[in-house]
Amino acid sequence: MAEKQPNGAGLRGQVAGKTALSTVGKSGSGLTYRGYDVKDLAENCQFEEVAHLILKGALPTEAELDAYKKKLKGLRGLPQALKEVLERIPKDAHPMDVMRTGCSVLGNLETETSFDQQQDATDRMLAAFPSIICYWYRYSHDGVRVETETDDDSIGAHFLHLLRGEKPNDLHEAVMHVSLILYAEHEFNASTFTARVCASTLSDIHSCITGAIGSLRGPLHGGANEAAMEMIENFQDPDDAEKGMLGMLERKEKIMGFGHAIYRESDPRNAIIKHWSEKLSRDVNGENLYNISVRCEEVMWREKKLFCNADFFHASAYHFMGIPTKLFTPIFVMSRLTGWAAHVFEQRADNRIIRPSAEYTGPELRKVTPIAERG
Ligand SMILES: CC(=O)SCCNC(=O)CCNC(=O)[C@H](O)C(C)(C)COP(=O)(O)OP(=O)(O)OC[C@H]1O[C@@H](n2cnc3c(N)ncnc32)[C@H](O)[C@@H]1OP(=O)(O)O
Ligand SMILES: O=C([O-])CC(=O)C(=O)O
Repeated sequence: MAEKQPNGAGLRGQVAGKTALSTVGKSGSGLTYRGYDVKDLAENCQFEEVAHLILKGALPTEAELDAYKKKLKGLRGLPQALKEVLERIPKDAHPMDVMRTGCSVLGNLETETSFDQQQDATDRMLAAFPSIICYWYRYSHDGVRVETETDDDSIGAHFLHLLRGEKPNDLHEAVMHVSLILYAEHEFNASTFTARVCASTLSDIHSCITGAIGSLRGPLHGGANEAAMEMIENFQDPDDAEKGMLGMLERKEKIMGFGHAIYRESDPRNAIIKHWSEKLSRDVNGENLYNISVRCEEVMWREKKLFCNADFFHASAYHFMGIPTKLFTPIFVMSRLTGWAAHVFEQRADNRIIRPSAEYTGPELRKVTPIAERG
């Protein structure tokens, strides 16, 4: 895609603060977390190591990782009052609304009363978010009250175990690690900026995260993985996908899972999740859906020079793991929580309330007409 000239719309190109957490597109297409390339992290780390890196500043030693996982495992149970709220949310609710409510209720029951508690409050949310979404999902869809205190080694395995009622295989657990690492942090994206704005008022961390979940929900941000799935599953085969995509482009429709506000040529997360999507497709005879996705990628690049962002191949990857489409974006929440919280910590450590100015475009100063004379 040609180099764009930022014109101020969407605050594009404007520096809105400092961060030591990540760089996005710094050398054209890269992504780093605290100086580590995301590819390196995805190849060599588990998600809990990356969460430790993002939240505490360094990759853990083996002893630190064991201690961190043990702590998180011990925080998977949900308070009775939260379970009762989840049981009242209907089956057809949007799972991101469930996440938002679950986070907010947790903030009522286990309020962060001092910033000294920010790390513990975040660890609690990291451990509890998979429990929240799966407790609601299994109760509303299957009538089952799941026991959320599993002994699974990782957050990803805990999620899949609760969802399916059995422990995942090694491949699925590995893909969850990769996926959660890829989604963990991304500088001043819309949901993270939401969290930082909220933090800048010195609000509590549950309010910051609840607001961020609301921002992530939209199809222009985290919701794109679900929208991409809805599109690709309607195509019969790659040729049908090509025809469908060309029609959408002709009608000037936005195609979810493509394009990016910062990256210009590629999203470095795409090649990584695409590789795992292909691997998973072979496992479940999903080659047709994978080939459809590849054709969509080719058509968008050929026609528009638009590339797949992190969301596009996540759709097929999650689908091949049997994850219901409506739970795709909540997985993003379970991961991005690390980035959001670290940004809240950073904002709090060097705070000034975020309060930009607006260019006024309304009427000139005028007098109130008495009500009887209006109309
Ligand atoms: C994890 C994430 O959140 S990644 C983002 C997930 N979101 C999506 O996949 C939604 C689809 N993509 C989009 O809507 C956009 O590409 C965004 C929101 C990601 C970025 O928005 P912007 O920075 O405003 O896009 P950008 O300035 O690069 O757009 C350039 C042109 O390409 C078009 N374009 C960008 N993305 C797409 C797309 N996915 N489908 C069709 N056209 C597109 C724009 O409409 C614009 O056209 P115009 O110049 O005629 O107005
Ligand atoms: O940075 C953005 O604008 C969106 C994105 O890719 C992310 O949040 O992961």
